[in-house]
Amino acid sequence: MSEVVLEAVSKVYPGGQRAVAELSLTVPDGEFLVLLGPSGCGKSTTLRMVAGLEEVTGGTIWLDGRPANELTPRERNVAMVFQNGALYPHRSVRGNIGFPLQMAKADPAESAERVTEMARALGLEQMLDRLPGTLSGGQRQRVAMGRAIIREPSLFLMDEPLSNLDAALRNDLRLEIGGLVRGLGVTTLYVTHDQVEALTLADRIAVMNEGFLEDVGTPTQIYENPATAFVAAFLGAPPINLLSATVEAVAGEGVKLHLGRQRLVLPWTDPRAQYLASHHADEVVVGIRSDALRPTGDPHLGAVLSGHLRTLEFHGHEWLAHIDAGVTVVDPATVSRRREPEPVGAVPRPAGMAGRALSLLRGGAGRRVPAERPAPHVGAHRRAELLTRLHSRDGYTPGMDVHLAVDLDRVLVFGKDGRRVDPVSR
Ligand SMILES: Nc1ncnc2c1ncn2[C@@H]1O[C@H](COP(=O)(O)OP(=O)(O)OP(=O)(O)O)[C@@H](O)[C@H]1O
Repeated sequence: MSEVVLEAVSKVYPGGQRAVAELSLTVPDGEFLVLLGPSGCGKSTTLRMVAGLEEVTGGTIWLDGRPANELTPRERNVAMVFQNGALYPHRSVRGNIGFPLQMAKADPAESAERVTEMARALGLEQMLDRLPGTLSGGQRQRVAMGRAIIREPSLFLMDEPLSNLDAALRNDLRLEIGGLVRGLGVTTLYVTHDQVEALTLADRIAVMNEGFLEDVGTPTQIYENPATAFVAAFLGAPPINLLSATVEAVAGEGVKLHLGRQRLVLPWTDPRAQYLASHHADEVVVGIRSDALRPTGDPHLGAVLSGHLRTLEFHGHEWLAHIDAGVTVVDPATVSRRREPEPVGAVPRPAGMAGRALSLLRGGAGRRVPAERPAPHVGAHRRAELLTRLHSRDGYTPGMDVHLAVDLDRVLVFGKDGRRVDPVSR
């Protein structure tokens, strides 16, 4: 059992490459934490620093309350599983799984029993006497997992253990890993760039981008209530619709989000309206997940975005509709580029915001929203369509007008820096 604390941990490689930037994170005892992010964001470096395989160049790693920067890997009692769980080629499955027990000079009879038990749990009992060279990739990875688990370490570190397996095997093994590790209750740091793995396995997900921690929270928090546009865009398939909008706070009416010629209105009773008021006349990025859009027959009832159906894509269990709504779509890669490290969950200055909102309610903020919208500046713009899902294509033909009811409660608004306009608390 182990608690892991990363306190402003940084890594700059000898060539000057900054891989991790002031990463602060607490992983409580027994938690399954997934480090998620695109290739090169610093996940593996973070894991390797926790394992003691990579020197920490800034900050402190604490393991169970002890500063661990100077501890050797052996002193940390961690077990690590990599993409290609390297096995001893001349030892059988039994020999590989039992190797850590042999090293620890455990009682042979008891060891044999534990190896058999572990092999059974991993579906390997039929192949205990086979050599690694005769096993499939998935079987080899199971053996590597068994060898890591049997030591009963205080901490599991797993670096993309499933990435070299085919999709079906990945699904099976993912379920097994989840079950096994949870059953043992050992603190686990698991690196992946696969959002499905992260969402299904994690107690909490820490999302990294260019060495920075973007957000950390439960899978539901990260999906439904992401702290940044990057996180919103990184999770979810199809990807979230990120749209350029201009804010207009109007006394008596609420906050209007102008999206091209269309608009969504948040009433003043909406908690987000108070925060948005301080962005009056600013450009923001509105995030709407495809599942927060639902076709409706009535374009005048409630919050609705309308457009022309450009194309329908068949995805087996559903259709993906691309709808040209005359709304500018934002490329998340450009809106979310990090500038300064900032504590996750930091609340955007509430001071003065209520005052500004009130002044707007009383008669305006002194800046008017131009009637002609300026060219959008937040992020670069890529797609020209809204994406939504349909259960069936019945009744839909490309070119027709489509109206989408927007679940306003699920609309996310991000500022120029890619962070949420309204505070995200965890
Ligand atoms: N030994 C090294 N020397 C110099 N730079 C390195 C070294 N190892 C990694 N880097 C750089 O540090 C950054 C983070 O790499 P890291 O492997 O931690 O990312 P990652 O998120 O795990 O990526 P992937 O998913 O592709 O493995 C990258 O820009 C990488 O090129």
